[in-house]
Amino acid sequence: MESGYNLPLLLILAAAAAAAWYALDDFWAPRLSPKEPPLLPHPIPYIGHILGLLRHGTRYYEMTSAKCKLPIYTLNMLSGKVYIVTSPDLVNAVNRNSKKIAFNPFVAMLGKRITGHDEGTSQIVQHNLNGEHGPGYVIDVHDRIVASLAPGKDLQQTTKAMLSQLSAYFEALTPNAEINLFEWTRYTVTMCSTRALYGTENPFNKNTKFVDAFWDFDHALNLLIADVLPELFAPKGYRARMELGTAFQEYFENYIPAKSAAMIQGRYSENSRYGITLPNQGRLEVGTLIGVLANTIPSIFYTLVHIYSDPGLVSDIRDELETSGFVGTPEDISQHSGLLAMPETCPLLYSTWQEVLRVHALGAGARYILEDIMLDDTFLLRKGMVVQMPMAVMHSDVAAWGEHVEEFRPRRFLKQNSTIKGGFKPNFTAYRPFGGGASMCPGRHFVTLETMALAACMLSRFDLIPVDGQWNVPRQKQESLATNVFPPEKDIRVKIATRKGVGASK
Ligand code: HEM
Repeated sequence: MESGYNLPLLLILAAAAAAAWYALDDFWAPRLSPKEPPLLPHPIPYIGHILGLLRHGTRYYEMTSAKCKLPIYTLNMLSGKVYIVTSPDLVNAVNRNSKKIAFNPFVAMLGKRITGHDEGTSQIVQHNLNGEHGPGYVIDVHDRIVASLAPGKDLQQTTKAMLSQLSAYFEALTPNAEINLFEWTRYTVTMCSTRALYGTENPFNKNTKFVDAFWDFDHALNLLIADVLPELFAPKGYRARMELGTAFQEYFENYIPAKSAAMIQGRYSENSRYGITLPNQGRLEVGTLIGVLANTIPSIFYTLVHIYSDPGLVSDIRDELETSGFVGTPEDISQHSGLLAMPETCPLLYSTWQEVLRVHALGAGARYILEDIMLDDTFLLRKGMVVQMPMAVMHSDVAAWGEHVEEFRPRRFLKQNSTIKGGFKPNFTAYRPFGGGASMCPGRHFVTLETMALAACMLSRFDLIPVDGQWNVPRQKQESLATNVFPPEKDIRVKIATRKGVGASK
């Protein structure tokens, strides 16, 4: 029997719909003033772009942005306009205007849909959201998180706690055993990060079923954000969110601050000071876990894959780790007096990590415009509209990264590379894995250290051999609006082998 779809007809209908949408733009969206960024000048990609936007479709951004070569353009949606910024210079201008083009409204708008907290909590979150009348809940919590994860004593302690937890998982890796690398990373890092932050009384440690529950919740995020009968359209994610929220409520009912990391102590103290009830503290925590885990785990996975798939890189990074003393068990590495300086003392591993994020961080930073503003004295952006800054476009900009932009080049970020003849200086304005400006990811130092240290432990002791016989870097599958580093489409099965040579006995 023939397939039920008539592909050519579907394509014609889609093209007609795109053209009609484009033609009717002025009809249902507010007219553009001559000073506003131009409309995306391609009717056909328009539908794809909108679908892409809804699905965080980075490929659509890349395709259309490369084609129209506009530094900024307007997309008319039924609900208003979205200004897509693709030029690094204009992104800087957005960052400079963080009071008028703000991140916090998204915390408020999406936060309630993501965590399902109640109306009372929502009012606390909304109050003084942008610092109009002094500090407010979101600003105070943000400041506490930033302070607790900035390079210093608290960050060192949290990283050490994470590494101590890793030891048992490394001990369990026996020679010749086979593991699914992404599954292993997901489970290990979820367990170790949550123990490091929340202590051993946390829900994941009490019942490992919550590991799957968290990822069920994460997979359902787009439907939860859409908020149309989520219990019907995303039952698994909805149930997982509820169970996790209740489990974290119980955690906070018996909370002993000294057993948790500074970040959680800060959050709990601000939540309590602002009168957020324990059931709602439990729900908010489920949202915090997205920050802690969702981008971290795919990033660590891709770091291991890129390193182990390049024998020359494995050897050079091992030399670097030997020289700087970052070898041995997770416990050994956690005791290294220069732990916080690892990015400086292990420049090749750090450069590899930066390149992993350049290639694999494909999300789009979003901002809300609080009042009309002339961006860079050139483009009028209207109050109430949204700005999006797609990482995928900036991270693949030839002008910023050079002609080999499509290649994974682990040495791209090494300082000496930009000083040698023919070297290309990385353009950090076009580097956005952690966002930028006032809302730049406060977890960036922690995730950098945990990734580098985990990779160092693995390289110290083990070779990873793909069971298929060769390494293939898997494509990423698009995830939720809240994720920037999407997980792999498929896992890689690897065999664990004890490393030959220096450090193998550790
Ligand atoms: C590779 C891993 C990570 C990536 C790629 C990442 C990326 C981001 C991005 C793009 C933002 C939005 C910033 C903006 O638009 O300006 C953000 C915000 C945030 N991230 Fe991360 N992040 C990662 C890991 C972490 C970790 C490990 C934590 C916590 C331990 C964390 C905590 C947060 C928090 C709390 C915010 C909200 C900041 C605010 O309220 O202003 N992130 N992250």
